[in-house]
Amino acid sequence: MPKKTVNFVLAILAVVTIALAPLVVGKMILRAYGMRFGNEEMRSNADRYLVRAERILAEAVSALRDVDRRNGGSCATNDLVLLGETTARSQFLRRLGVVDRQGYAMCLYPAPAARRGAVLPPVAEGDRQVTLTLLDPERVTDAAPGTLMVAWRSANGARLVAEVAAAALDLDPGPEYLRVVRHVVVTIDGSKTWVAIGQSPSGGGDGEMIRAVARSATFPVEVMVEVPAAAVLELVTPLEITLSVATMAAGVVLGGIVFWMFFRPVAEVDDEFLTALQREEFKPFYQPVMNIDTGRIEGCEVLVRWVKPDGKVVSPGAFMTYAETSGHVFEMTRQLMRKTREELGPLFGDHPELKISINLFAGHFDDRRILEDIVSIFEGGRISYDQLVFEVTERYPLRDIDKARKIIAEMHVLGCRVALDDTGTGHGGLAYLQQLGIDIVKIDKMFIDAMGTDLGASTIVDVLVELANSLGMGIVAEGVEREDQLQRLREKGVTAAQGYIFAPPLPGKMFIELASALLGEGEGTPAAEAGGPEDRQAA
Ligand SMILES: Nc1nc2c(ncn2[C@@H]2O[C@@H]3COP(=O)(O)O[C@H]4[C@@H](O)[C@H](n5cnc6c(=O)[nH]c(N)nc65)O[C@@H]4COP(=O)(O)O[C@H]3[C@H]2O)c(=O)[nH]1
Repeated sequence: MPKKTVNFVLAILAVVTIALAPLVVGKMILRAYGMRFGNEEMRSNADRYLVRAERILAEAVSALRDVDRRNGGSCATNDLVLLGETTARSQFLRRLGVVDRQGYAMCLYPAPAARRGAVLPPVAEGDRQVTLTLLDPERVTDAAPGTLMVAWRSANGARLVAEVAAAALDLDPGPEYLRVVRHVVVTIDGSKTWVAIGQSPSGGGDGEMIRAVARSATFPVEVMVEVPAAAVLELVTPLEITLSVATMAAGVVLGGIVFWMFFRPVAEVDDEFLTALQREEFKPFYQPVMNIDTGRIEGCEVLVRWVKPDGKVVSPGAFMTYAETSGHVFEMTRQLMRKTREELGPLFGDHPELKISINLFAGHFDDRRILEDIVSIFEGGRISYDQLVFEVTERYPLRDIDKARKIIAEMHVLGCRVALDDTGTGHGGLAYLQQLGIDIVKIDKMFIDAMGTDLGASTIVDVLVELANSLGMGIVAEGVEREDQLQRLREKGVTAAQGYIFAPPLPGKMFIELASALLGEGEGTPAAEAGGPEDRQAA
């Protein structure tokens, strides 16, 4: 499978993972939130039932204590009136009465339709003052199921009793979703069910339950409320749907970006660029650098051209940024240096006074690899180190000035020199000149163009020339196109220049012919006819 396809599949897998991660994490968070919400809701429900149960029991005990104080457990007619009045005043008590030690009712008021047998167990040793007993409906015919007998032991051994109906605990269940599914059980003495509301959901299935239990500190009463977790989690379903839709949308957008990254034209450029590097389609063109006083050739600047298989020549402006950002520039520069050594070696070997300027980019001054490349290519060859000039552009900042200074120092140790290209146009300015150990200043075409018309540009050229002279640096003017520019440069004391006035960047063979002619070694070639199609047009 092609590497690009493998990378694309990997990237899509990464997108799926990136898109799924928030979905999975989001669902976990929503579930945790739902469960926490459900737990809190159940706890508050259980508390509400317990508070109600305690209130009922407290009211019953208080009523019984009051009756006891006033009649001491008698069933006399007057006392029955007292029982009736107390019952009528209470919101929860259905009936009051007196029960003997054996558990048989001596009187109950209001009187039930019928009663059979004991309503309470016999008094036992160690019984507490207050006992709770579930009334057997068989014993008191009109007692509803779940009727609770609250008994108060009187001083005379009889027990005053209060009947409390289970309906007193029929509370509003709270949120809508709890109405059907909740299950509430109120137990007394730890095991006897007083009230059971709703079906036990656990009986109907084995799904997860949210359960809360509340115990009374005053009475032997316990409340358990439970609900299926699924019922609570339904509350977060709309949020889950929103999350899923958002995640899908994010996944589609991310997938689109990945697709675009892999299949946008630049990917083709990358393949094309690599193929071009493999086929060595990046060729050095050479632009002569002339001594404008003597007319002698001083050397050349190497300028890359992409010569495509169909003969089309592409200028560096179209691909240098990509070459630099992709890192292909390192291999490209190696190829250019090798080709330069091959093409110019014989001529430059015979003329050691000629110099070759080679463009490097900011990244080259961040990495000692460039020094290894220079040595491996030029060591022992016909072009000596002191014929080499490496150009560092001021247009783009150097990442690590200190490192760049060290690399330049090592170039100096080899015997190479370093030129500052595009001086005055960019970031480093005079600081670069001072800190980097620059040997040659190249004045940008921008200032050469403006020299005749713009006083500022003219002044900058003056300053650069003066500075270069005082620091013992060489100076080269770039992009000279007209005779008047040459004249001005001469007046300012500039002696070296390059530009279309002499020749555009030329392919190796043409440059060698031109240079040989200028050196008096062969036929000259008119500059305007030289160069590839692009450079000829430019010239
Ligand atoms: N209009 C006009 N232009 C002139 C004249 N004389 C020279 N030029 C052009 O001016 C540019 C001078 O090169 P540069 O400032 O180093 O600027 C270079 C340099 O920064 C970069 N470059 C070129 N070759 C390489 C290379 O091999 N490596 C690196 N890292 N950068 C390179 O690309 C830039 C552009 O290169 P080119 O397109 O070859 O453009 C070259 C050259 O063809 C003239 O009289 N008139």
